[in-house]
Amino acid sequence: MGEVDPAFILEPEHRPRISYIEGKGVPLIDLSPILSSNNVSAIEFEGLVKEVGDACKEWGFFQVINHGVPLEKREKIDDASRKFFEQSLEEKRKVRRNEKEVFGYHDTEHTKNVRDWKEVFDFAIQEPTILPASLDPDDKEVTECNNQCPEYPPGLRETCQDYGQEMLKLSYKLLELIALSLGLPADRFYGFFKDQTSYIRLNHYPPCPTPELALGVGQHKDGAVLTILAQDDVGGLEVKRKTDGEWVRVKPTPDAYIINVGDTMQVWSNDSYESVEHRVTVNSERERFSLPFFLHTAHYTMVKPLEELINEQNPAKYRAFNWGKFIANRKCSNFQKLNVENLQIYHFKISE
Ligand SMILES: O=C(O)CCC(=O)C(=O)O
Ligand SMILES: [Fe+2]
Repeated sequence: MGEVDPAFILEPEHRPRISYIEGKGVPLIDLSPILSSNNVSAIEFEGLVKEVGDACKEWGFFQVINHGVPLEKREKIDDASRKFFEQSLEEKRKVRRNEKEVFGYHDTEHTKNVRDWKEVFDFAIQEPTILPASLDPDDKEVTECNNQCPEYPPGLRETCQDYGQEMLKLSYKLLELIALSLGLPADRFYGFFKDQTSYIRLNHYPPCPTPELALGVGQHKDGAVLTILAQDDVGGLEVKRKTDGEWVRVKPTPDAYIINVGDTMQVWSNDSYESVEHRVTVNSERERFSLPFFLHTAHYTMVKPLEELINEQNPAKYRAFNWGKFIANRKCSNFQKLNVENLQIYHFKISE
């Protein structure tokens, strides 16, 4: 990645500023009231539900501490990720993603048709993961996708599986809090995750000689229900603040996870909660590692506003869409430079 290929260069209006605003305001939420060993008062619990609801509404992003994920599990996957990316390109490309194998290594990802300054390794939570065979909305055929596992570092598969289980446990806790904050039963979202298409991504952002012209990940929204992200101490994640549209940096906080509302949750909540744009800046000195977990429903889920949240005064703002076809469409545009805009939830918006 030494030389700057024009495919990485952003249009001037999308280039990052070299100075940045530190994340004043991205809420930091202490989840200790729901750690199983704690006795929590009703007031404390209601306070936490409100805090989560307010963060989803006002920011679409928050950080959590005292989340119950053992630090050793995070350190273990972080270490495995560093070892994997340290290898030669030739080794890494042995587990390369392609049109058939959708999980694995990838070093030419595009966000909104500009190449990202990063390399990734994707690992599915469910094996096999069932996905649509094609983008064609009328084609009902599906394919079984498995993980590709590198020889090195040994045990990467088990490390990822183990970490994945921790991510699911934290997801369910967060989904309960979010459901309650929307006035729904705590278990309202549970039914969506049989046959889920969730995955863990290992991200590596090498130092970039021209950080003012390129991005590690261009500005985008996650399609997920939720994303749970671990970032290292380098920093670079920026969130578009809802109040004024400024790009604000999410300050690295030791052992915290960054949570963001994805497009699926935005649609389910009928726009009460919003999936917010974010991006990753790179720098010329230090490489950066991050570990997002994308919580996704089954491919056959028809994503639409929840019945309980719509009525005559507040009608559905979206038409139902098929999750599998939506994600397949996104993945396809991440693969190569296309001359069309990639699929977004507003394409399913019902005009008012
Ligand atoms: O690396 C990060 O901090 C965020 C990455 C991200 O937004 C993504 O992979 O969707
Ligand atoms: Fe993202």
